[in-house]
Amino acid sequence: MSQYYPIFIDLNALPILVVGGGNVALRKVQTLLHHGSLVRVISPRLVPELRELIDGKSCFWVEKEYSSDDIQDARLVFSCTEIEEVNAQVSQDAKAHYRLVNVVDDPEKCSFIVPSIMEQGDLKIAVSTGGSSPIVARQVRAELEDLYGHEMAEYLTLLKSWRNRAKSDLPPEKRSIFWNRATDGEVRTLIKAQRLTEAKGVLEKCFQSLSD
Ligand SMILES: C[C@@]1(CC(=O)O)c2cc3[nH]c(cc4nc(cc5[nH]c(cc(n2)[C@H]1CCC(=O)O)[C@@](C)(CC(=O)O)[C@@H]5CCC(=O)O)C(CC(=O)O)=C4CCC(=O)O)c(CCC(=O)O)c3CC(=O)O
Ligand SMILES: NC(=O)C1=CN([C@@H]2O[C@H](COP(=O)(O)OP(=O)(O)OC[C@H]3O[C@@H](n4cnc5c(N)ncnc54)[C@H](O)[C@@H]3O)[C@@H](O)[C@H]2O)C=CC1
Repeated sequence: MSQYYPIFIDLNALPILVVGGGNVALRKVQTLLHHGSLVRVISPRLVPELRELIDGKSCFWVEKEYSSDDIQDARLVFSCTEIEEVNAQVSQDAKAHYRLVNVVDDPEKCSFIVPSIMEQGDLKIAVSTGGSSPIVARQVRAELEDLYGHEMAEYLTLLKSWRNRAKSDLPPEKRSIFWNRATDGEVRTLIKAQRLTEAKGVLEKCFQSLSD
């Protein structure tokens, strides 16, 4: 059996609880805000960079120690304190309320773990080592960042701009010919060489030949 099932969740406006205000909490909050969630941070202290993220709109700070009734409406819970007993309590409370919980000091108490993420436009790759070595997850992410540069974002934007047109104007068998041509390497190579107009021309020409 493979332990962790990867999914991409839409966190837009989803209430999230983060317990703790150190550097590890900071890293989790930065990623959560980048993905549009509503974050409530409970901690007696915050590192300065985390304090700067508190805006009273999408990120709130409750200046106190955690207690069991703090779970409230949180859909995901992150326990990021340095105190094992507190993290264990948060995990137990979250699980009692059937909420998904991440505990930064103990994978055993997690119902999910956080991957290392690389993003280039619509391409998002999440890397996990299942907790074996977070540093290796970070290194693999850096290798992927070298492999997939900015052209990937432009390439995907171009392909996306064709999705509705291909779907509505081409029958399924021609659609598959179109997408195979669009992704056979030439368009991506042209975009990488900053020849966007020619790349667009390849798609237009292919579409026209299939529409005839
Ligand atoms: C299980 C997991 C739970 C979770 O947090 O979800 C977990 C657990 C632990 N991490 C520890 C340490 C470090 N973690 C990092 C970094 C990251 N850790 C992340 C995820 C995860 N860490 C989950 C598994 C991910 C996987 O491998 O699949 C990343 C990917 C994502 C993120 O946190 O955003 C992010 C890199 C982001 C990026 O740069 O891309 C660094 C390096 C650094 O700080 O740069 C160190 C120090 C070096 C070291 O110790 O290896 C310790 C020991 C603490 C101690 O010794 O006290 C534990 C607890 C334990 O293992 O028991
Ligand atoms: N999963 C990961 O990615 C990593 C996990 N770790 C683990 O994460 C833990 C936290 O690391 P740091 O953020 O560097 O520690 P830190 O000591 O800087 O921060 C801990 C925070 O928890 C808060 N806190 C303490 N008791 C609390 C309570 N009862 N209620 C609410 N908040 C409370 C503190 O005020 C502080 O803001 C470490 O002990 C380590 O085991 C460390 C590195 C990476």
